[in-house]
Amino acid sequence: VILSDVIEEVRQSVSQDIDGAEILHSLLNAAWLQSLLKVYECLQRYLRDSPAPALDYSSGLSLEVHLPKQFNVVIILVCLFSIKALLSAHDTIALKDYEPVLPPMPEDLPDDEEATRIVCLVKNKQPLGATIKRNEITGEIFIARVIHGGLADRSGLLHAGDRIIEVNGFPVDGMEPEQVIQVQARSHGTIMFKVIPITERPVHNQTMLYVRAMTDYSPQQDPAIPCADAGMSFRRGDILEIVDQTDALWWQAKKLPSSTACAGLIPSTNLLKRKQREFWWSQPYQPHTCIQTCEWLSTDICSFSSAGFRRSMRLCRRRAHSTTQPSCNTRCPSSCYSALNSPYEEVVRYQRHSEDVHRLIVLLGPSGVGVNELRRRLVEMNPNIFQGPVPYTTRAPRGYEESGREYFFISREVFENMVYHNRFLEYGEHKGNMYGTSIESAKEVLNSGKICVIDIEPNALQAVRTHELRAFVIYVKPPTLERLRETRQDSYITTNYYVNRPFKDEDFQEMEEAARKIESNYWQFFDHVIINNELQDSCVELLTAVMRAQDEPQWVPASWIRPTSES
Ligand SMILES: Nc1ncnc2c1ncn2[C@@H]1O[C@H](COP(=O)(O)OP(=O)(O)OP(=O)(O)O)[C@@H](O)[C@H]1O
Repeated sequence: VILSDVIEEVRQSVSQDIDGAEILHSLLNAAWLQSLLKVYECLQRYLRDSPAPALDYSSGLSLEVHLPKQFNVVIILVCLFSIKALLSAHDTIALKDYEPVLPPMPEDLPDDEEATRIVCLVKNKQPLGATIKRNEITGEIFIARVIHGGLADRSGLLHAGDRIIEVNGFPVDGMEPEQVIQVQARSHGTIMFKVIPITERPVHNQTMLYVRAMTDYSPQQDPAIPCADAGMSFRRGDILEIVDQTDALWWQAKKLPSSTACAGLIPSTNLLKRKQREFWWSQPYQPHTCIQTCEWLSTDICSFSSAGFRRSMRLCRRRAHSTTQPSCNTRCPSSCYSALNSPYEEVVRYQRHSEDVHRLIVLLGPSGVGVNELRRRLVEMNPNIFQGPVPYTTRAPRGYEESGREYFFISREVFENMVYHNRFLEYGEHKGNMYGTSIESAKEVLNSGKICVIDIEPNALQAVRTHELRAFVIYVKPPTLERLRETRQDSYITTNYYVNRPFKDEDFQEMEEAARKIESNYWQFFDHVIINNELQDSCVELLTAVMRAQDEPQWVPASWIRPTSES
């Protein structure tokens, strides 16, 4: 606990996210800690040997000290005073003459009198960091929970389950919790509680847990939260540090990077799942008040995407254009549903070792935003480092095409067999021919030591977020309509009907609408967001993000590092 508190303090003082393991390592190696441990060991040795004083009154010895006359008087005096002080300290310890002397226990104390504790806290601008509840039968007031890192918690004197008898001298038995809070709020400077401490405090056998929120939550709009002010709101994609899971329904957490020492209440996984289910069955058509359910709860995202975020099929883009909506399917692992239905995804800090294969770089965004342009520029910048996977197709090769370079040309039967065995990350049909990107193609690029860069439809996200590909997902977001109009003046769009025609205002509006849909469904899966404003800036940002993904610690699903049977 002390070490994690130290890490937290350091994290706050440098106000950035830091790796706990690194800090812990340097902390344990610190010279001052080693010295402290040595002191501790010495003390332990003395405790074991339990040394006894040679004399009860050693100060008397100083009277017997006779120093030679030739000694300087000042030195003699200083020596004598120091020796006297030392001997007197020795005697105090030998006689166990410690301060303060406590008054004797009153003799007429009734046998059934419970031990009470007076707790005095100095109020500052922070809230107390504790919630109270009333026993409806006895009217007694108890501390319901102590918020991690809050004033009450840091005092170490108040605990969940303690019974409050008085606040600032006012007996509180029988009061409504709101009245107790008013009494407490009236006090200035210090606040005094008289409490009967809980006899058996639950043992907190807790491991630190980090999760990625898969949904939005707002305590102010949740009527079920015990105390809305103690609640913590979060958005999908936020990384949360769960600091207390003692309560089955309400956990305590901090949002990372954390700017406050005090945690907030959030619903536990089970409670949040229950809320989502209840809400979904009772009001399927209304926007939720406290939890913004993602649309993935209602739709089967592994299934066929009919909305089509892109007009051109990514796999056969630009070369041929269909007058029909291209279909797109993704591989659907059996773990897909369970992974998605959890409101929190456990994450760990992961840093790729230099000898490991690179992480797969995945780009996605609404049609026309510039995903393909950015990917193309990245590969062109350094083809020795970046490469796209070679797709498969059932169409016949053209004169200049070579199998394994532009495409792998295979029969429809072989293609269907690959689909059957879930070997595609993404596949689709276009003008009667099948196109697909296989997992093996991506792995082949990664195994060659290069960085594989692909662009996908959002519904293929689950297929790339796996232990073996460890995808780093970059969302390419359109800028404002105004900026789109300004920056795309000389750019061309390819639609189902036209190849390379100038952008129109409807294209920008459609792009914004598609972006809104992608964001409301998939925001929690994005590791990085690039607003594609000026192309040159976006390229630089992309390159930086890609290199950081490979070389710097990132939050990844814990199942990638500790694979479960499902992943
Ligand atoms: N930041 C930008 N500024 C100006 N033009 C851009 C920018 N980004 C992309 N473009 C241009 O916009 C057009 C569409 O880009 P691109 O083909 O990459 O879109 P896309 O996201 O791949 O969409 P689709 O999948 O529908 O083809 C291209 O002509 C591209 O050069």
